[in-house]
Amino acid sequence: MNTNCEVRYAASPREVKRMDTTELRNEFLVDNLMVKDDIHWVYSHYDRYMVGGVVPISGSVNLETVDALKADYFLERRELGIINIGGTGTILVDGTEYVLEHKEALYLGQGNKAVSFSSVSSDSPAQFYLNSTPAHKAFPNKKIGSDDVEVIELGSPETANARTLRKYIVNSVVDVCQLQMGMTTIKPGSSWNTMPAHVHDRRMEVYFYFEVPEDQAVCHFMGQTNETRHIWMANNEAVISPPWSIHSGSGTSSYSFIWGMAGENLDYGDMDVCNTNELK
Ligand SMILES: O=C(O)C(=O)C[C@H](O)C(=O)CO
Ligand SMILES: [Zn+2]
Repeated sequence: MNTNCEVRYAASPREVKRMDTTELRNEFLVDNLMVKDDIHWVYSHYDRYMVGGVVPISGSVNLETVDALKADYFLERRELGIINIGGTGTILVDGTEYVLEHKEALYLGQGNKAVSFSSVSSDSPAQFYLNSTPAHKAFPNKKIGSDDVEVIELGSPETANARTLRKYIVNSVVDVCQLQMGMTTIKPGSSWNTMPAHVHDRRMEVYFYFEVPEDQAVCHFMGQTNETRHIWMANNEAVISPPWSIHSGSGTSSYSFIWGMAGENLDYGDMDVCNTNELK
């Protein structure tokens, strides 16, 4: 069993403007997240956000600290959000077991020491998507089931952006220091997420695209409104969105994604909406 962590530094709009496709992908695309029995982390210097994943198959996988944290244990100064996109899984947290069904979530506050991930069946393993941010206060752990989630419907078929947004880890559902996480599913026939696009210079964001059929893809848009770039994304890939960037996408089929963010405030609605006809 292996834990590894790749550190990515923050880039400014000036640098990103000059990047070619490979540089852009190396900087922002995060793949290899859902790997059997391994935890692969990317530590972004945008708000020190960590994005990871684990698929426990051979046995349980422990949440281990990584050198980038210089901490005795992973959650010494951090909080963690977990969303299961696979089969039923269990998470053992300092002796308390939480069972997460498909599309259920768990918030773990600062200070939990021993955390391990397991699947109930290796034939249908859990796939835990992980986001973590620095925390300065220990809030209680909380499981977020489908009844706890706040659901909103957005967009319309006429503008090809009809979608259902589910807020899992937001401050009206669970007490958090700065982490926010949720899930958005595009309705059949629609393709656009987060359109009209927005920017929130006070928070960075990470998108994790899943439920993308094997032969399909999502084109993720990023950049300043007058200088956009795109990154083609496959199933189970994530993309880091700098605070100065739009984050929107259009798929060749319907798809879902998990959004996670952190930064200056906990106000989900704090976003500056861009005029679609002004995007360049
Ligand atoms: O489809 C959407 O719109 C979203 O899911 C938007 C994200 O939640 C977001 O960008 C929050 O800032
Ligand atoms: Zn956003």
